[in-house]
Amino acid sequence: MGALFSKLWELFNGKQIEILMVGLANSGKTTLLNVISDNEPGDTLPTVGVNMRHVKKGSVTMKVLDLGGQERFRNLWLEHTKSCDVVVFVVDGADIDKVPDARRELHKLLENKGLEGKPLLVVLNKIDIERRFTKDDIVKHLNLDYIDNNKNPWAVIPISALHKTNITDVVDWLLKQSK
Ligand SMILES: Nc1nc2c(ncn2[C@@H]2O[C@H](COP(=O)(O)OP(=O)(O)OP(=O)(O)O)[C@@H](O)[C@H]2O)c(=O)[nH]1
Ligand SMILES: [Mg+2]
Repeated sequence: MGALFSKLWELFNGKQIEILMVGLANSGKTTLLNVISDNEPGDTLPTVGVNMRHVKKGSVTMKVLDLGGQERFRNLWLEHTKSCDVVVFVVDGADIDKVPDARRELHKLLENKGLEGKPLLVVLNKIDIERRFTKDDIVKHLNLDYIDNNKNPWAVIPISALHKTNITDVVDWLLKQSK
């Protein structure tokens, strides 16, 4: 009955995918959400708690939970692991000194049982800045090769949220996860 109901719901309303978007403060999460949603980066302030938006792309509704990255909000990240379908972890590729911190937070998050089997997208943001990590650097410095691909199939997409570079790659990846 539950399965039939959700099939009917899908038929009339399309699919919904819940996206948990986390990462250190200032990495560009809200800017990325603004671009995905409104095609404009906008002016952002540090997110306090949760910024939740529904973004419709074709027949898919993305429910995006963009969480504050400051230390005092990181407990909130864990509260949403069970209900989400995918995790987007945004990292500031130009803030090299903070990458060890990002690595620690990412792996702590992945220890959560609620995330088992869920896909992970690491968004390497701020590629418009010259002195920054490359995709290979970030795989190495975030220890991504240590993530069990069966437990969390992962991918990395380099972007600039501010300059709207490679945003369609992010959206396409997210839509693929809803199938
Ligand atoms: N150069 C550059 N700056 C960016 C980029 N994306 C975001 N920023 C800037 O980074 C700053 C922080 O962006 P936010 O989107 O507010 O960061 P956040 O991750 O939501 O931060 P919290 O809400 O505090 O966790 C802002 O000044 C943005 O304009 C980018 O691709 N390139
Ligand atoms: Mg924010």
